[in-house]
Amino acid sequence: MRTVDIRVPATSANLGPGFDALGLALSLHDDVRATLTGERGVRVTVEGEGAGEVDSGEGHLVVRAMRKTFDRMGVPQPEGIHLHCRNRIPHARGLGSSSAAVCAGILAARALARSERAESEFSDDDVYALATEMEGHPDNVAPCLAGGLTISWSDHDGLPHMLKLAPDQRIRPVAVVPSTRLSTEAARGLLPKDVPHKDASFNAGRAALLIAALTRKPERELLLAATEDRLHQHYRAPAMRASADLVERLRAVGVPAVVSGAGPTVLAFSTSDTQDLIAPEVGNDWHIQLMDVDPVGANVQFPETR
Ligand SMILES: Nc1ncnc2c1ncn2[C@@H]1O[C@H](COP(=O)(O)OP(=O)(O)OP(=O)(O)O)[C@@H](O)[C@H]1O
Ligand SMILES: N[C@@H](CCO)C(=O)O
Repeated sequence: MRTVDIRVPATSANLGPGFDALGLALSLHDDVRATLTGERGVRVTVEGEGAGEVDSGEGHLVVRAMRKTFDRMGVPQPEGIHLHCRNRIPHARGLGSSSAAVCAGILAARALARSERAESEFSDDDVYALATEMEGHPDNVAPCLAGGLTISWSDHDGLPHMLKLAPDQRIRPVAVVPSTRLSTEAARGLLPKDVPHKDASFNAGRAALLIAALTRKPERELLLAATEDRLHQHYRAPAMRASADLVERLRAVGVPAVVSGAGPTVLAFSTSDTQDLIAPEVGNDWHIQLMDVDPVGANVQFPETR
C-alpha cells in the first residue's frame, strides 16, 4: 500500500475584469488522502462538502484526474484506489472546487507513480497543462497549484503559462457565500460569443490597474475602479440576481466587490477601512468568510515523512 496526502486551496477566478486570466488562492482547503491498495476497485469516502452527493467510485472527479494522469505518464492503472476526502471548499459556488479536485487527483497520481518509478517524468508544467485541459480554463488551476495571485494565459499552441505575484498583505479577501449553487457550465452558457470592442478595452485597462492596485497600491478608490467589469458579470446576473444585487450594494458603500469565479459567491477585497462595511450589507442567508491569501498553493506529503 502506498499513500500520499494532498492539500489544495480554494481559488477565486476573474477578480472582476480578469476573465479567464486572473486568480487568487485562498486559505480554505480540501485534504485528500490517496492510497493505492492491493484490492480491486475504487472506494471514495467524503467528509464535509459534497458528502453523500459526489460519486463514490470511478466517476469521482479526483479519481478521474488520477486515471488520466497515470495514462499520460504511461504508468499502468493501479488495481485499487482508496480516497479519503476532507472537503471544505463548497461546490458550484465560484470558489474553484472542481479545479481543486482535479489538481489533487493529478498531483496524487504523479506522487504515487514517482514513489514507485523514480524515472517517471511528469513536470509541473505537465500538471498545469493537464489540469487546464480537464478544467477548460487556467484561471482557477494556476493559483490552486502555485498559490498567491496569478496571471494565466495560453500560447498559440494552447499551452497554459502563468506568472505568480504576491498581493499586498494589507488586503484580506472576504468570501460571501450563498446557499444556492450555480455550475460553471451553466454560467458560461450565458456569455455572448462576441463582445463590443469598447468593453474589451475597458476591461484591459481595469485588469492592468487591478494588478498594480493588488500588489502595490491597495487603496480603496483604486480597487473600486480596478474591479469594474463589462465582460461577464452583467451577462450572468439573471442567473444570480442576489449576488449581483449584493455586489452593487457593497460597491455603493465603497467596498471593492466582484462575483467570485462563475458565481454565485461574492468576493470583496477588504482593507482596514472597509472591513466593517461588509456585514451590514449581507443578509442572514449568506455565510461571510474572512480569509487570507494562500501564498503557497497545493501541497504534497507522504504521511511517513511528515
Ligand atoms: N472535491 C470534489 N470531489 C468530487 N467532485 C467535485 C469536487 N469538487 C467539485 N466537484 C464537482 O465539480 C462540480 C462543481 O464544479 P463547478 O466548476 O461547476 O464549480 P466550482 O469549481 O465550485 O466553481 P468555479 O469554477 O466557478 O470556481 C461539483 O458539482 C462536483 O460535481
Ligand atoms: N473564468 C471562469 C472561472 C470559473 O471557473 C468563468 O468565469 O467561467
